[in-house]
Amino acid sequence: MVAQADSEFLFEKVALIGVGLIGSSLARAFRSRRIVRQISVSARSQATLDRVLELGLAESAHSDPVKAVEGADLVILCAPVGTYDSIASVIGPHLKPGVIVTDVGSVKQAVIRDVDQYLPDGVHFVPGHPIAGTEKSGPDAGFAELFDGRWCILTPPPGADHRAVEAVTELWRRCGSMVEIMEAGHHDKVLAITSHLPHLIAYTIVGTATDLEESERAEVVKFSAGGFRDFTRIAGSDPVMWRDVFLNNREAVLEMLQRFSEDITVLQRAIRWGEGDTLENLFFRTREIRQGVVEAHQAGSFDPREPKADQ
Ligand SMILES: NC(=O)C1=CN([C@@H]2O[C@H](COP(=O)(O)OP(=O)(O)OC[C@H]3O[C@@H](n4cnc5c(N)ncnc54)[C@H](O)[C@@H]3O)[C@@H](O)[C@H]2O)C=CC1
Ligand SMILES: O=C(O)C(=O)Cc1ccc(O)cc1
Repeated sequence: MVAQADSEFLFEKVALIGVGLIGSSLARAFRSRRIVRQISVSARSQATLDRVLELGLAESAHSDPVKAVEGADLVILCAPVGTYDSIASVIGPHLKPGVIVTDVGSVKQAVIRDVDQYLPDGVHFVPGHPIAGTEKSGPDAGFAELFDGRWCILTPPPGADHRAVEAVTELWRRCGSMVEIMEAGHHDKVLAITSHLPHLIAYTIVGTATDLEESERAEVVKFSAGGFRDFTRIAGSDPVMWRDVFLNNREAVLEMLQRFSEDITVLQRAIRWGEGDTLENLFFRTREIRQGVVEAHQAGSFDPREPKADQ
């Protein structure tokens, strides 16, 4: 499992199932920081497999995930969460006792439900979620520094093997991340408001703008001010990945959406009745939140999407 003190590698062979933005960023970090000795990957398309080898991201690339996990002491699921059930059902019978299985999925309760059922006794499942990403996808989009100074949340089920949890924690630390352990249901609620709902709002507002009459739509693109541009970045995120996030964190997202609808109705009324204080009070509060977010990120690492704290 974990390498001996005299070996520099944490794992001997890691299998990445799915090698897009996150999988390829992990492969790059593993290589440049000498975290694992050997990487095998599995992807569905031949084009991705060829590209991964061309980029030098793995020693071997297979369309069959069973081949990729052969001899691996760590398996990381890096595909959209809707695929985890079928991937786990295929690789499950081929995993040897002692192997650690982890993942990077943006939701955690559904992942545990879908994966755990196929893992044989003695295989250790340590679900994970790096809170780091971009709107881009595919193996060319990844970079080794993606996880630097970012949180990675682990949601080990009760009774999880503590040495496996430690090994996955160490893996993320070596990738540059700070690690927090959290209960899966709590993770899904927190991420529903901090990540999933913001993406839903971005998809909605860009969709609404797209549905405007032809003349107005042209102006939207031409005069895109900061606000709309920022939304289009988020709304450019991978459609399949995000479809799977919403379908697999249904309850928490619907609950946050309900709260959001109530709050936006309050603002709607304030605008209608000219209640400037209501608007101003909220905007002052949110500006403080923004300042805190920028400072927290700057304490971690440089993020090209974030301006300097005093901007
Ligand atoms: N994009 C982001 O910013 C973040 C994504 N995540 C999570 O990471 C996972 C991967 O996301 P990305 O790397 O962004 O997506 P991506 O779209 O860049 O890569 C996903 C890869 O999985 C492959 N794939 C799809 N179905 C597969 C299957 N059945 N078997 C093997 N490979 C398959 C795709 O061909 C693609 O290469 C998702 O579960 C997502 O929720 C987590 C944190 C951030
Ligand atoms: O690009 C952005 O702004 C993101 O929010 C990236 C991201 C997407 C999904 C996650 O589960 C975590 C991070």
